[in-house]
Amino acid sequence: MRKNIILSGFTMAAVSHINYGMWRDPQDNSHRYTDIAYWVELAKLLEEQGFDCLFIADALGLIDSWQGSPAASLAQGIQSPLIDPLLLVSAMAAHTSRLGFGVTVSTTYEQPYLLARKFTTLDHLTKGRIAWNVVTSQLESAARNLGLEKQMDHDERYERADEFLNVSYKLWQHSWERAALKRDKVAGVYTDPQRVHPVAHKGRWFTVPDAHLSEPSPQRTPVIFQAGGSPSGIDFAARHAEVVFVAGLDASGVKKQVAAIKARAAEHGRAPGAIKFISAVTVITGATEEEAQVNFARRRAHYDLQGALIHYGASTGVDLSGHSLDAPLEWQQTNSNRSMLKMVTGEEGQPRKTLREVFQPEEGLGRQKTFVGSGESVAAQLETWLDDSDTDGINLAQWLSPGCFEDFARWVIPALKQRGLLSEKPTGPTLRQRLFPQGAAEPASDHPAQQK
Ligand SMILES: Cc1cc2nc3c(=O)[nH]c(=O)nc-3n(C[C@H](O)[C@H](O)[C@H](O)COP(=O)(O)O)c2cc1C
Repeated sequence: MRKNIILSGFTMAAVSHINYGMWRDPQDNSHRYTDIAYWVELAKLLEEQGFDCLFIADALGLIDSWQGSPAASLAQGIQSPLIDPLLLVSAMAAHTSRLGFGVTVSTTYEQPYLLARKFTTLDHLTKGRIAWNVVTSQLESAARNLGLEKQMDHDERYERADEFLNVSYKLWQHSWERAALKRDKVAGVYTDPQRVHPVAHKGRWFTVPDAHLSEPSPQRTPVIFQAGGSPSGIDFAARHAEVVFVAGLDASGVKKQVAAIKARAAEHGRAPGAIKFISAVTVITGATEEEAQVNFARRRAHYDLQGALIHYGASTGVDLSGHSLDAPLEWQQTNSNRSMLKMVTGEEGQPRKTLREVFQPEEGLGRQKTFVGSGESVAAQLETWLDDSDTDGINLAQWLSPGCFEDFARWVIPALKQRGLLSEKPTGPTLRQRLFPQGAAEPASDHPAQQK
C-alpha cells in the first residue's frame, strides 16, 4: 500500500496555464502572477498544507500556430504573457523551509556552464530544495527567436539534452571536492585550488574546459524531473530522470508508459524504485458531493475550449483552427510534442477520439484526468487512479488560483490521511531525501550523475 504519495502543485508563470479561461472567474487570482507576493502566498499555502513541491511549467515563445498567429492566444491569455519561472524561486524559498521547487528549463536554448551555475545558486538559496524539469522544447516560435530558422529535429534535441546533462553532472558532481572549501580566515585560504578540477569536456554540442564557477550545494545536482514520452523521451527519462511527469487520459495508458520507462531504466543499470512517477490531475471538490458539483459547473462555465485547442495545437505542432470538433485527429509526424499528440490520436489501429471527446468531456475539464466529488470521494478515486496507473503521486493542476489548492487541502488531504496515503511523510532536509527517504542528498550511486 502507498504510504507517502507525492503531492505537487502544477502551474505556470502566466495568467493561464492549462486552466484555460479560469482567469475570468471573479474568485481567480492568476492575474496577480507578476506580483512576487502572489508567489510567496502560493508557496506558503502549499507548504503549510503538506505539498512536496511546486512544479512550474514553461515555454519560450508565443503560442502562434492557431491560424499562424499569436492573436488568439494573446487575446485569451493562453500561456502568454509569460514570465521567467526560475526568477521566482528565491523569494518563495525565503518564506518557506520544506517545499521543493520543480522548475522547467529547456536544454535546447541554454548553455550548460551558465545553467549549472543558476541551479547551483538556487540549490544553495533553497538549502537543497530545487528540482529541474528537463525539457527539450516544442515551439517553432521559440526556435525562430533564439537564433534558429526552425526547431532542431525532435530526436536531435534529445541528443543535445543528453550531452547537456552529462556536462552539467561533471560541473555539479566532479569539479569541486567538498574538502576544497577551507574558509580559513587565519591562513587567508578560502579554497584549496588542488581540489577544484577542470571538467575538460569537448563534445558534439558543448565545449567546457574549465571548472564549475560555484561551490557545491546541498544536493549538488538538482533533482531531475522529466516530461516527454516519445521513444527518445522515454530513453532519456530512463537514463536521467528521478521523477517522471507522465501525461495520459486513462490509467492503463499511463501504466504502459511507466512500465516502458522502468524496463528501460533497468537496462541502464538503475535500481527498481530509482524513478518516481507523477501524473497531471484536476480535482474539483467541496464540503459535499453537491457543493463539488456546483464548483464543477462553475469551472465548466468559464472553461475556454478554443483556448485548450490553441495550446494543444501549439504543443503538438498541428493547427487545429480548421479541424471539426467531432472528427478524430489523425496521427502525423510533427517536430513538436509527439507523446502529447499520440495521447489523442492513439496508436495505430486503436479507436480514435474526437477533439470534443478529449477536450470537452462530459465528466471532465480538458485533457487531464478529472476527479469531482467530496473529499472522501476524490481520495477514493485518487487511490484507484494511483493503483491502476502505477504512479507515485500527482501533479495537481491549478484550476482556480489559489482556490483549488485551498479546497484540496481542506477536503481531500484529510481523507487521504485517513486512507493512510500520507502516513509516512519524510522530513529529510533536502527535496531528494524527502522523495527518496532511504537515499542521500546527492543522486544515487546508479545515477549517471555519479559516473565519471
Ligand atoms: C506531461 C508533459 C509536460 C510537459 N511540459 C513541458 C513544459 O512545461 N515546457 C516545455 O517546453 N515542454 C514540455 N513538455 C514537452 C517535452 O518535455 C519535450 O521537451 C518535447 O516536446 C518532446 O516531448 P516528446 O518526447 O513527448 O515528444 C511536456 C511534455 C509532457 C509529456
